Amino acid sequence: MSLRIAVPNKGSLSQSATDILREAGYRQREDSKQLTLIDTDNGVEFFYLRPRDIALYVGEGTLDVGITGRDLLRDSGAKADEVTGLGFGRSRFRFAGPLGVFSDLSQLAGARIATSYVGVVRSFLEEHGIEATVVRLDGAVETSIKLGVADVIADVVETGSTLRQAGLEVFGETILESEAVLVTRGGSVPSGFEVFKRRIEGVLVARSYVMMDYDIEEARVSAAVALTPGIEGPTIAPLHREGWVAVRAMVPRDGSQRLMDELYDIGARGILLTDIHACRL
Ligand SMILES: Nc1ncnc2c1ncn2[C@@H]1O[C@H](COP(=O)(O)OP(=O)(O)OP(=O)(O)O)[C@@H](O)[C@H]1O
Ligand SMILES: O=P(O)(O)OC[C@H]1O[C@H](OP(=O)(O)OP(=O)(O)O)[C@H](O)[C@@H]1O
Ligand SMILES: [Mg+2]
Repeated sequence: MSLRIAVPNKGSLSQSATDILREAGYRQREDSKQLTLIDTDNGVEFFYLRPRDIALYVGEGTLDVGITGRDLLRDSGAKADEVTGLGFGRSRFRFAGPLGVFSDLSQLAGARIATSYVGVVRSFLEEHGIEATVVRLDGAVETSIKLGVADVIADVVETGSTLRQAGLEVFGETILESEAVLVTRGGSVPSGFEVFKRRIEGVLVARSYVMMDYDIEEARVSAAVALTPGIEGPTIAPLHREGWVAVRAMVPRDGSQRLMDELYDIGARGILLTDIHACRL
């Protein structure tokens, strides 16, 4: 039987989710109205669903794996577990109010809080012993204060530009740091999942590492290798030029330019960076 995977059909996570699946070698829909897709070659079936509903399908065991937001997973209360963060759809879930009015969580007592994430907000209030009224809205919650249905909002913040436009500012601690996550049903590992997970993790590593090549005098190799230790250890091959070697190692993408400067300073030449398309470590 094929592995059944839930993928966001719309919204902020949808495009990045299908991108990561494509990069991992899976077929993806070409038409945004398509509801399901069977990838026979890879033994998987994709179901394009509302991201908010995905944790429920996986928690019930109807589907084996899902891609959703950590905030949506928490909010659902479904019996699905986060397996790994996927590094996209990053946001913070925050309280916000009119400029200069709120500065402290204690001011939430007795307030009306508008949100689309009632589950997340209620459990936060409970944990902090705060009594407040939660107003459930479907979206555009930033406007609810001006329209008089709430005093405060709790919502997803990415760049903060929606808040700024509404004349609001965040206050209090961050309720939740979110990103897209891979979820499965608590306690069970569906057959075929290990291969799927390895492929996705391969894409994540390929995105966060680059391949570095350079030439260096043999006498300086140990200093250079200390800077680029690689995963198992760098490949070192003789160069046709007497006393020189070629070094190849995976290095983290972040800081790779600085690393090139440092290598140059200790005598490395012909330093090249190349993208990695996929990998299995
Ligand atoms: N501006 C944003 N930046 C990053 N992630 C976001 C942003 N807005 C929503 N998300 C994330 O997307 C998920 C919500 O999915 P949803 O389909 O509601 O996305 P949406 O972009 O809000 O869609 P909709 O257009 O239906 O409101 C959550 O995990 C949330 O953290
Ligand atoms: O901090 P920013 O970069 O401005 O992004 C945050 C906004 O993005 C989402 O809204 P969305 O576009 O999904 O509309 P919605 O409120 O109707 O869900 C979210 O609900 C915030 O309103
Ligand atoms: Mg939204």
